[in-house]
Amino acid sequence: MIASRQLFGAIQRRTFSVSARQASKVTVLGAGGGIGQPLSLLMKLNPRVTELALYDIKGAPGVAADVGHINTKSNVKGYTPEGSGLKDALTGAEIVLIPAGVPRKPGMTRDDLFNTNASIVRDLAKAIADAAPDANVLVISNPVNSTVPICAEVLKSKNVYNPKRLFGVTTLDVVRASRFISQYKGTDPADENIVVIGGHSGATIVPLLSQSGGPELTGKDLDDFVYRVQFGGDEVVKAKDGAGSATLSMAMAGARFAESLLKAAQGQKGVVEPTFVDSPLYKDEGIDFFASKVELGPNGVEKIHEVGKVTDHEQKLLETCKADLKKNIEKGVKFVKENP
Ligand SMILES: NC(=O)c1ccc[n+]([C@@H]2O[C@H](COP(=O)([O-])OP(=O)(O)OC[C@H]3O[C@@H](n4cnc5c(N)ncnc54)[C@H](O)[C@@H]3O)[C@@H](O)[C@H]2O)c1
Ligand SMILES: O=C(O)C[C@H](O)C(=O)O
Repeated sequence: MIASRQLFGAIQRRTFSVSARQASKVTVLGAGGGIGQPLSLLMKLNPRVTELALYDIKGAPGVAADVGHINTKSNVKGYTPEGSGLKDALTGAEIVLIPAGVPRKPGMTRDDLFNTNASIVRDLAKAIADAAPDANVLVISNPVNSTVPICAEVLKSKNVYNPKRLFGVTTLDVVRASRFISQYKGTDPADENIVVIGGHSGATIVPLLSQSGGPELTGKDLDDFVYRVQFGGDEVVKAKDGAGSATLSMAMAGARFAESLLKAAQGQKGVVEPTFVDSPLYKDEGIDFFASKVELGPNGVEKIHEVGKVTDHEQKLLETCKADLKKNIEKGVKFVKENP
């Protein structure tokens, strides 16, 4: 037992020293915001990151100066829209995280953010196409079901679209699902790995409890669990009472997804995260993007897993999801076509 722990420690140290030798620039667009600040902090704490570029239309230099005093090796720089700020922040980036845009207030749906956030994400995607066409782009800005297709359309229009490198970050749904189920079952959430598929808003969020390998919930318990995962964001919006939506849990989720990509880029095999990507799973039904388990690798998406066996109840949730998702995706595509 002790020998195997020592061996594991040695492997960890070796893995760490190998990965720490590689250069990984991470850029955060919207770094001055509620998500951007703690996300920047978490990326500064990640030893795989060698350079951290923090951009916002306001406040990024301050966040960079603050985070930059933390005694980890990465260099941190803040950028403003002045001059070539956005271009410089993006040039050479391996990962671009986008939490730029407005959050919900009570009574709003994520789709209500479309009018403001669509053009913010479109313009940032244009800058990415020009300055960092090979980067992995991680879209956090809502409505994710539409902002990811917006990014894809912009990248396509500039002939640099790589579907393997564009991700809608749905990790918070997975994080919530494992936390909520652990509260029902009295377990450690670290041991709960719930697959969540579909998209990232209300009924498009479909947790597949039947694939979690534990005892199933039924009846009202199951309905309550599914509702809580689908509308967990609303809980936070309501509790913040006009001051925004989830920021801290989202920063953790975004940092987890970025870490998974970095691990995979640095050679670790078997890194799997549910994420909203250009997916073949329901293309024949006109749904070009879908979140399912995705294996990550040095080229981004390595393998998109099938949805697998689901219960009748989950199949019904999936049908509702697909109908909403299709409309959300079409709305994003149409926006770029009409407002290039
Ligand atoms: N994917 C998810 O699971 C998830 C979870 C939580 C929040 N969100 C979304 O993330 C977004 C950000 O939320 P927040 O709470 O951090 O909001 P926030 O208002 O606190 O921060 C947004 C930041 O974006 C900046 N910004 C605006 N336009 C910009 C531009 N053109 N370029 C660069 N920066 C720009 C703002 O200056 C601000 O600092 C929202 O759309 C929210 O709905 C997504
Ligand atoms: O709920 C929101 O508007 C923010 C985010 O999408 C979330 O799930 O917390």
